[in-house]
Amino acid sequence: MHIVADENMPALECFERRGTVTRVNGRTLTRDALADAEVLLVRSVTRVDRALLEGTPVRFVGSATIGTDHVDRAALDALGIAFAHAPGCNARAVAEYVLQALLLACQRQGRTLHESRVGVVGLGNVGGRVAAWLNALGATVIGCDPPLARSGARAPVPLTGLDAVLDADLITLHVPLTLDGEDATRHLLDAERLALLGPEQTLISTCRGAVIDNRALARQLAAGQGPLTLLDVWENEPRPDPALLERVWLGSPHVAGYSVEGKWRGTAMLHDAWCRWAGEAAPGATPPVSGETLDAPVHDEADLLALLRRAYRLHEDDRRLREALAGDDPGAAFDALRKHYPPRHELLYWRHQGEVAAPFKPLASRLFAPE
Ligand SMILES: NC(=O)C1=CN([C@@H]2O[C@H](COP(=O)(O)OP(=O)(O)OC[C@H]3O[C@@H](n4cnc5c(N)ncnc54)[C@H](O)[C@@H]3O)[C@@H](O)[C@H]2O)C=CC1
Ligand SMILES: O=C(O)C(=O)[C@H](O)COP(=O)(O)O
Repeated sequence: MHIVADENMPALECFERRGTVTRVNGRTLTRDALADAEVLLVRSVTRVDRALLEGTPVRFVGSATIGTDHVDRAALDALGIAFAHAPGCNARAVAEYVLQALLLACQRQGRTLHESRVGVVGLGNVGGRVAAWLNALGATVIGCDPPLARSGARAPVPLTGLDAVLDADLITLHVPLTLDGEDATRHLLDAERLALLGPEQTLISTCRGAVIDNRALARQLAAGQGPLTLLDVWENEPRPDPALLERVWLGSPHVAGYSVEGKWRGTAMLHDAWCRWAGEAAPGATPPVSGETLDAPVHDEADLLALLRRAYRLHEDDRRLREALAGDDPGAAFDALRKHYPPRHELLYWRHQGEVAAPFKPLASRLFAPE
C-alpha cells in the first residue's frame, strides 16, 4: 500500500507498518504525487478537492486536524473516497493556550479572571473545555452556540445570542469555518459586530482566520477603537496582513493546537479510523507521559499563569512571529515557524506537585486529569 503523508505529521510509524509512506510538502502537493497512492494523510494546509483526487487511486483521506474547512467532503463522497479527521485531538492544547491568553489579558487590563465575564463562541471540544475550566475557576461564563441550542443537548454554560456574548469582558472564538447555511461563520465578526467591541474588552481567536473580517479589525484597531486582540489564526495564511499584526497585542502562527500530544493523537486517530475502514481492530493508543513532576504551587491567578507558562510561553510565539514576518519572505517564514515548532507538552504530560489553594482546586484537578 502506498501512503502519501504531509511531512509535518509526526508518529507515522503506525502507518509505516502498513505500507510505504512518502512524505510530501502539504502546501504544494499536486495530483501527480498521488499517481499510485491509496491513502492520503494531510494537515490543514492542503486543499483536498475533486481537482486533487479525481483519477487517482486514493480511496482513503485522513486529515490529522479538528477543522475540516480545507476538505471538500461532498467531492470526496461523490468520488467514493472515505474520509476521517481527528475531532478533539489537540483541543486540550488550544484550551491551555486560551487559558494563558485570558490570564495574560486580565493581568494587562488590571482585572482578575475569576471576577470577569467571559463569552465563549462555539462550545464544542475546545470551547466547551475552556468554558468548563472557567466555570471551575469561578468566572462568569456565557456562551453562544446556535447548533448546540437547537440540538437540545446540555450546554456547560448559559446560552445566549452572539451580540450578548460580545458584551463580555473577554471573548474567545471556537467555531468551525463554514461558508454557507444558517450558522455560516465566515466574517461572523464583520465590521458591524466588531464595532460593538471597545478597548476595555479582549478578543481572542484560535479557530480560523476568516471568522473575523481581518481588514475591518485592522481598521478598527488602527483607529484606537478595537479590543485588546490576541490572534493565532489569520486570513490569508501564511501571509497575515502586516497592518493587522502591528496592532494585535499578541499573535502566533496558527500553533494554538501544536502540542506534542495533540499532533500525536491526530495521527493515531487517523490510524484508528483507517483500521476501522479496513475492517481491522483499532489500537486506540494514548500519547506517552513523562511521569516527572511539575512543581508549582497555585495560590492565586499569577501562580496559575506561571504554571501554564512552565509548559508554554505565548510571548515567545509572538516574538518569533514578528521577527519572521519582518523578513523578505513572510509566507515561507510563517510556514517555517510551524514546521520547526519547538516541542511543547500539554500539562497532562506531567504530574502536578505543590500546594493548591482551595479556590483553584477544581480547575487544577481538571488541568492534570485526562477526561
Ligand atoms: N488554532 C489551532 O491550532 C486550532 C484551531 N482549531 C479550530 O477550532 C475550531 C473549533 O474546534 P472544536 O471546538 O474542537 O470544534 P467542535 O466541532 O468540537 O465545536 C465547534 C462548535 O461550534 C459550534 N458552532 C458552529 N457554528 C456556530 C456559530 N455560527 N456560532 C456559534 N457556534 C457555532 C458547533 O455547534 C460546535 O459546538 C475547529 O473547527 C478548528 O477550525 C482547532 C484546533 C486547533
Ligand atoms: O486541528 C486543527 O483544526 C488545526 O487548526 C491544526 O492544529 C492546524 O495544524 P496544521 O494542520 O496546519 O499543521
